[in-house]
Amino acid sequence: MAKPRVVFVLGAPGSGKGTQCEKIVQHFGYTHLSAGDLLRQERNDPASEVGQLIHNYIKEGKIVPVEITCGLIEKAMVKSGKSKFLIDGFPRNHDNLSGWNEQMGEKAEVAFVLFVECPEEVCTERILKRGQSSGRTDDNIESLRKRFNTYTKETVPIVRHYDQLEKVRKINGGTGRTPDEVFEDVKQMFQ
Ligand SMILES: Nc1ncnc2c1ncn2[C@@H]1O[C@H](COP(=O)(O)OP(=O)(O)OP(=O)(O)O)[C@@H](O)[C@H]1O
Ligand SMILES: Nc1ccn([C@@H]2O[C@H](COP(=O)(O)O)[C@@H](O)[C@H]2O)c(=O)n1
Ligand SMILES: [Mg+2]
Repeated sequence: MAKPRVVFVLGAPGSGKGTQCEKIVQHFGYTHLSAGDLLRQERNDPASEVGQLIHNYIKEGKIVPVEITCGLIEKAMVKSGKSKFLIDGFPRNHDNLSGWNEQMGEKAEVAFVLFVECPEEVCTERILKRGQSSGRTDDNIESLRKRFNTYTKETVPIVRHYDQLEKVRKINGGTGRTPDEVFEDVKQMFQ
């Protein structure tokens, strides 16, 4: 049987990864797995042994050890029974990347990385607006600064790594562009 096909979706906090993933699911039949959502789900499980650890990492905008995140991703992939995945917000640092390669390198095919570009000030405005109703513990200015710092120091080098492998497909998700306008560009990447 063919290996599952994976598209990683990366971009700054609030760049619109989740928004575009929803549209890709509707148009192209992918299964959307957000690493952040999987971690929040695990954190909210009272029986979880790593719930408190995840809570602390998320609040500090730090990247949870890959053994936890990749374990949750693989479990969700298997449980879905599907074969085309958008993995949103992963790999976010070198630990994520090497952990994925070790655990999933032989089991899945990474087709490309969809990179959503968006200026920090636009992302900040969006996240603070979302924070009024999201209930996310990290949608506040203090956590957000830490998330951006992590993004710049740890995630941007991962995008560069995939760029060197010519696996990055970049879209402009920024200023004055509606989600539908952004999606018009995203579509080209999937057709
Ligand atoms: N092109 C856009 N124009 C205006 N608002 C947008 C656009 N794309 C997404 N948004 C809004 O910005 C907020 C953040 O979007 P989204 O949740 O998709 O980002 P994300 O990259 O998944 O963020 P995070 O990394 O924090 O999970 C949401 O409230 C969403 O509705
Ligand atoms: N690979 C990942 C992805 C996410 N996290 C943690 O979750 C937070 C929220 O992620 P979103 O993609 O939903 O914004 C993020 O700031 C990290 O704390 C992670 O550790 N590893
Ligand atoms: Mg998201």
